[in-house]
Amino acid sequence: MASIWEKPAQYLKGVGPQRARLLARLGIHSVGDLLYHLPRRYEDRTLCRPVKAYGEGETATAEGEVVAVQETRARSGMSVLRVALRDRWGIFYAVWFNQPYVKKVAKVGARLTVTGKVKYGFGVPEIQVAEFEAGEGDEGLSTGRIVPVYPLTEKLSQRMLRTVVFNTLKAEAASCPEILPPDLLASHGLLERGRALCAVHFPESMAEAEEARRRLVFEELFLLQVALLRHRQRVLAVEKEHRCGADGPKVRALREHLPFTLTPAQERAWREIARDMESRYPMQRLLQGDVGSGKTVVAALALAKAAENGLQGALMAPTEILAEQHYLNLRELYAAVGIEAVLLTGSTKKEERLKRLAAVANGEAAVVVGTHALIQEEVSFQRLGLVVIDEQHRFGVRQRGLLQAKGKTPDVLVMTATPIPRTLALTLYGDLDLTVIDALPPGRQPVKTVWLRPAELGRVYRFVRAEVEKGRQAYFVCPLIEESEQLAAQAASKLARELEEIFPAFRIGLLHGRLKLEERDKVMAAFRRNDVQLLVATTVVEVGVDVPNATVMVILDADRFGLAQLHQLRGRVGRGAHASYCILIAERTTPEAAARMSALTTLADGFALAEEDLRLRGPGEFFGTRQSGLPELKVANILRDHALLELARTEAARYLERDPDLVSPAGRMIKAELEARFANIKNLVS
Ligand SMILES: Nc1ncnc2c1ncn2[C@@H]1O[C@H](COP(=O)(O)OP(=O)(O)OP(=O)(O)O)[C@@H](O)[C@H]1O
Repeated sequence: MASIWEKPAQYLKGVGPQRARLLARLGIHSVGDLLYHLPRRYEDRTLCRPVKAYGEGETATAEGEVVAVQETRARSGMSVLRVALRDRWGIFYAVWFNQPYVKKVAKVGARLTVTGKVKYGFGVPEIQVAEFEAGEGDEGLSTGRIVPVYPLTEKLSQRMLRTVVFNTLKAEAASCPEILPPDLLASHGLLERGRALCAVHFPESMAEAEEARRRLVFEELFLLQVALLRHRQRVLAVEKEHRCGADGPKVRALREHLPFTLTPAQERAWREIARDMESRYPMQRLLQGDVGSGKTVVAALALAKAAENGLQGALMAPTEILAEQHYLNLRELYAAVGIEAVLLTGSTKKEERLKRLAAVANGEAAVVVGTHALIQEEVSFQRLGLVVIDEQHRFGVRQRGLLQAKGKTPDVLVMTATPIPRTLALTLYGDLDLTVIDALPPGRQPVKTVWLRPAELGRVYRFVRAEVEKGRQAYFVCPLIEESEQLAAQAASKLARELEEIFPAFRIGLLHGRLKLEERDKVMAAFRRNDVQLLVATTVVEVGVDVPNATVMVILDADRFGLAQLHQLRGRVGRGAHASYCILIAERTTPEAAARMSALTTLADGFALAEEDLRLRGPGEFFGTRQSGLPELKVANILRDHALLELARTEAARYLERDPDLVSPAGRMIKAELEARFANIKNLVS
């Protein structure tokens, strides 16, 4: 029998091709999608009180017999239909505006059920009708009960959707097989699946709705954790071809060559990583640390360790600028210890690329730094032993897998500078071990953040001038123009010209994505040397750029950026011992943008900000769902359901101990459900 995820919604009773297209806009393609399209909220429309027991403005539902109908026209021309109804408590009115066709059903003697806000005219309560039902209607689905309210799309009404869901439940819910093991249901008091599906749409009580939802959330998170944990077990089941030995001369020389000693947090991270690299099984680790916490150095050590064990390492970064910066840093660090690094990005010229590809293929290049150019088919390694992925959330789980597949059983280290709340980390990276660098290098001062209006730019310029005169440097980041890097580049050039006039004595650099590689290198190098004092840039400087002498970050039209992005940009300053400043320039715009600005001015810690961002925008937006490789969760809300997520993870691990290959009858059910439901992360679930 086809599962609910395979049966198309189009052939359901009351759907058809046109409505199927509307449903598709809501992401509903199959019967399963429909049944798991949960109500956004509920309205309690049970009939148990007289209308006059409701206060002005409250929403009431009442049923009565029509005793009189009156149609009038307001001065504005609007038609007003006022219908007097009698129920067992007395008379009340129902009012419709501009819906004269209601007359056809609201005839004297007919029975109507109406829902809407209560108003008091001359002491007699009146319901301004939002929804009503006469006679047959939608079988009493929209009134007289706790009514589901769904996320909708244009041209699809609540009533329509309720009817379709109701009919589908009638036909399918009973035959919807249970997919969770019975002992799990029993030990956590979870509803059985068919019942949960019915109750989540048409609950008898709010408590029942909550119970039903809890079951479905648990189910979804449990399945996902089973997938992630199995992926992890599969990777760990195969022993590495080449494991690393204890730290040798290159790693030791590199450590001595560093201009600072590692912080205790970095030491801890490094010990965990080194231990993984020396173990028989491949490392699967997430290295998480706030901006500027010093992750890159730790990655550099790991790559050096691979190199001294005769293995190649690859470092993949999300942008060219970041890849270049990593490359330049590593080249400098490795020059002293004799490790060869090459750079591979989209803009590497053909001839040069071929040369570098050959060096990668024959093993001459010990460390390869690049963008997603690294996962192109033409790139092959001689002995890839370590994969480091920076800023993973820009890549999907799929891309991680592609790079991983270029080696036999490489160690994998994922670095993320965006602090991910633990709950989200579990969902996104449930297959990885977690290492957190939880302290900044010594001597850092929090970046002072202020929000100013464009009219106050004069003050900003005076401040920047004073800082530069003290020997410091500043960034000016141009407004975000998502659609076109060309427009962003133009805006940056224009701003650079304006600043040249305002600050004739300072040198001004310009950095954007449309500059040639050599040009960008020149500008960055000049900025690093303080030959350039003001760097005007697009968001290309968002991640990774590291110039500790820069102390001021001015972000124009800051309201256009997301919170995580603003925090990243701010992270470009405050990387040295000098006091640093982040100045957000924005008009008062939407309340939501204002909330972001205020969060940034009050919160310094990236983790707190990430939680706030998640709260303000929801997890999808936080990363941009499509880019993130985040499996789309239909039911669970990572923020609200974090306790269930932890429980689901524990139970998933416990279940897999019993049935690691999902071969028992219960396991086969789980496997089939996983494959049908999480097709977008196929490489994880199959
Ligand atoms: N232990 C340390 N003591 C002093 N300075 C350090 C230490 N570790 C790193 N740094 C310096 O701190 C700055 C930030 O380090 P790094 O670039 O490694 O951070 P990151 O975590 O990769 O940051 P981001 O995610 O913002 O790119 C660099 O200038 C680096 O040289």
